[in-house]
Amino acid sequence: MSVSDTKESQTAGAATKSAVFVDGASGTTGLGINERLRLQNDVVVKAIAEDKRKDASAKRALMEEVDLVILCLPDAAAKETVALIDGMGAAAPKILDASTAFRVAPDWAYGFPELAADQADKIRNVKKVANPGCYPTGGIALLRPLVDAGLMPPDYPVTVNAVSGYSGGGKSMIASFEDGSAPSFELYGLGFEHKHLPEMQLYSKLTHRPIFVPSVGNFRQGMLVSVPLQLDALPGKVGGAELHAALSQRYAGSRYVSVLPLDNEAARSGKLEPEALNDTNKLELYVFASDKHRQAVLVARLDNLGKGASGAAVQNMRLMLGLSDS
Ligand SMILES: NC(=O)C1=CN([C@@H]2O[C@H](COP(=O)(O)OP(=O)(O)OC[C@H]3O[C@@H](n4cnc5c(N)ncnc54)[C@H](OP(=O)(O)O)[C@@H]3O)[C@@H](O)[C@H]2O)C=CC1
Ligand SMILES: CC(=O)N[C@@H](CCC(=O)OP(=O)(O)O)C(=O)O
Repeated sequence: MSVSDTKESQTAGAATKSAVFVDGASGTTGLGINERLRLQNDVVVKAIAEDKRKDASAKRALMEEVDLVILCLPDAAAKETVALIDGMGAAAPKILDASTAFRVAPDWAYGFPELAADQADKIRNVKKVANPGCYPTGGIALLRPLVDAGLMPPDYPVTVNAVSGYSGGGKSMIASFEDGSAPSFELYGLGFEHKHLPEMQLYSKLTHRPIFVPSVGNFRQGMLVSVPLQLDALPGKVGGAELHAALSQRYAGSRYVSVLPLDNEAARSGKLEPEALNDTNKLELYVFASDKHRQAVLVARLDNLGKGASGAAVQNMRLMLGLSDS
C-alpha cells in the first residue's frame, strides 16, 4: 500500500493545484480543517494511510510531495514533525502549526493576519507560520489596537476573562463532557500559567503579564473573551467612543473581523451568548461602556473551532499558498 491515499478532486489542471498534508487529521482541529478543505477545489489534500499516521518515515515521504503541511498535533508531536521537516533541506514544504509550540518563536510568523497592516504579507512570505490560540485571537484582537493607538499604556494591568465550549480541549475533553463526567462549568488556569499567556502578552505588546481566567462550559463550541476596564485608570479621558473608534479603525475593511456599533442588541439587553458565530471564521468585537460609571468591558465573540483554530488555519493556508481568499 502506498503511504499516501490521495483524496483528489484530481481533474484536468489538478497538476497545478497546491498539495497539502494535514498531520493529525483525525483530531478535532484536523477534522475541522479537512471539512473546510473539502469545499475548496484549488487545493489537493494528501492523506496518510491510517496505520502509518504516526510513522516518521511515511510522513516524510508524503511531506516531500506537498507544498504545505498543517500540523494539528499536541505540542510534543508538532515539535517532532517540525524537526523532521527541518531535516528535509530543499524538499521541505511550508509549515502551518496549530499547536502552542512555536507561537512566540522569533523565526515563525504569527498567523493572525489582522494583527497589523503588514501581518498578512509576513504570513505570505515565510515558510513557518504558527496558528494562534483560540483565546489569544480574541484577547489580542481587543488589546493590540488600543496599545498601538496609545489609549492603553503597555504596562496597564490587564485582566482577560473567557468562556469556551468544551471542544477547545480536544478529543479527551469532548469525551468527558459527552459522557457526563465533566462538571457543567468550571474556571481553570488558576495557577497563572495558562499556555496562551506568552502569545497574548507578546502580540498585545503588553509589558506586564495579564491575569487570564478561562472557563469551560457544557456547550460544544463557541467562545467569549472579555477585558474589563476602569476607564479612569486609562490615561486622558478615554471613554467608550474612543475605544470603539480605535477598534473600528483597525479592522475597517476586514473580511472576518467586525466591530459592532456601540448601540447594538447585546448592549440593549446587557447579554451576549457565545455560540452565534459557530461554524464560521468570523470574529466580532464589542465595546460595552458606561459614561456614568466610567467603566467598560470589551468582548470578543468567535468559534473556538473556526477563527480560533480550523477557520484561521485555512485562512492562513490560503495566504501561504498564494491563493485568493475563498
Ligand atoms: N480544539 C481547539 O479548539 C484548538 C486546538 N488547537 C491545537 O491544535 C492541536 C490539536 O488539538 P486538537 O485537535 O484539539 O486535539 P485532539 O486531541 O482532538 O487531536 C489530536 C490528534 O493528534 C493525533 N496525534 C497525536 N500524536 C500524533 C503523532 N505523533 N502523529 C500523528 N498524529 C498524532 C491524535 O491521535 P491519537 O488520538 O490517536 O493519539 C489526535 O487525532 C493542539 O496543539 C491544540 O493545542 C488550537 C486551537 C484550538
Ligand atoms: C477549553 C480548553 O481547554 N481550551 C484549551 C485551549 C484551546 C486552544 O485554542 O488552544 P490551543 O490552540 O493552544 O490548543 C485550553 O485552555 O487549553
